[in-house]
Amino acid sequence: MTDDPIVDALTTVLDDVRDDTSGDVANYIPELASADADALSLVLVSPHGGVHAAGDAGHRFTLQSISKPFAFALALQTLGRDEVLERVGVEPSGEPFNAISLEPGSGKPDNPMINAGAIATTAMAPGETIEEKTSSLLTLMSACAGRELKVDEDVYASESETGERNRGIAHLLASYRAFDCGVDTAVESYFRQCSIQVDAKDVATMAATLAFGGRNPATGEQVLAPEVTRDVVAVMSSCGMYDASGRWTVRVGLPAKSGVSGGIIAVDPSEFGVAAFSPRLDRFGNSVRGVRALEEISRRFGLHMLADRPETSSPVVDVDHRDDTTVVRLHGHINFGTAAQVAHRMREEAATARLMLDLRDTERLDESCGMVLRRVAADLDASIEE
Ligand SMILES: NC(=O)CC[C@H](N)C(=O)O
Repeated sequence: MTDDPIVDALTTVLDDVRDDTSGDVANYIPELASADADALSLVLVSPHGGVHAAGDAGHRFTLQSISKPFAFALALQTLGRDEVLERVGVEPSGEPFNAISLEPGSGKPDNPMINAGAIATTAMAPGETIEEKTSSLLTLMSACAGRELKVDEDVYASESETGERNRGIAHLLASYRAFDCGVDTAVESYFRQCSIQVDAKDVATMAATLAFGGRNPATGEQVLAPEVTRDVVAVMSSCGMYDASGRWTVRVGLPAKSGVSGGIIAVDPSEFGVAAFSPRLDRFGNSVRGVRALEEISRRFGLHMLADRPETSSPVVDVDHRDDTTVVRLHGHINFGTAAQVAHRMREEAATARLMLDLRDTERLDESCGMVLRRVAADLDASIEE
């Protein structure tokens, strides 16, 4: 037991999956084969940047495909959505991460979360040379992690030496004029981006930056625009786990991204970012114990993004019956669901008294929800204090 109940909950999950030694460490990149197969960690970063770490959270590994959403984000932030989506799709491929997944005719990669699409988005990073592109990718990812990240040169050398398949994909992309830079610049920058060294705390903070609209909750820096972040998380939700993305959505239901070194990040928008690390992989290239741990967290805490989330707190903070007037005071964020609740309550109260709706304590009132409430108030002849 620690003095942090979240860490205790994460530790219990790790204890439950620890004995599962199924799967194999990736070895097609020779340097990855030397990973400590038993390393295991789970880290959650909460809204105020609190880091809740369980297991070997300081153990270093390389980003591998976890870098892909961030390279996509940089491309979107640099060129804008229209230009990026002209060159790379956002459709699940249903194929392995290293598939030669290019749309017939256009040569457009299916999505930026598999190698073909990622090489194309990496090529869009600002800069002309491998060094410049790597540096702009490192700057962005460091800002998301909240510390200065570096390339693991041994992993990079190993990837580059054995990267003929990715080079092949890059040549095919070039034949469709998918990027403005040379093949070498695109593919070597991609290898360097995959070889950025991190630990589970770094990637959990990167996930949290995506969870909080592009704002790193630990440093407070707005690293990515909210609309860029939303596009990235949207694509993660359908394509982040390669050809296991469908089953992941059914079983875990959080936008996520995995990498062959054994890391997985998952995002619960506005709630937290979480990362699991364990190097043994299943046949899809996803961490066996990482998938299990995140599945457990989602199940135990009821986090599936598509699950019915019963109303936890009412927006009605107070109903004051004064003489002939009833004042309904609201607080917090009024969204579609809560506006519907309020409208119902207003109709009930209006049956017995003149009604006044006090909105002065609401933190956020979505425009269309404000319109709904004003319409209901007009129908009931109620007054509004805003
Ligand atoms: N799925 C992955 O993590 C793949 C990344 C790896 N660098 C590759 O391109 O093969």
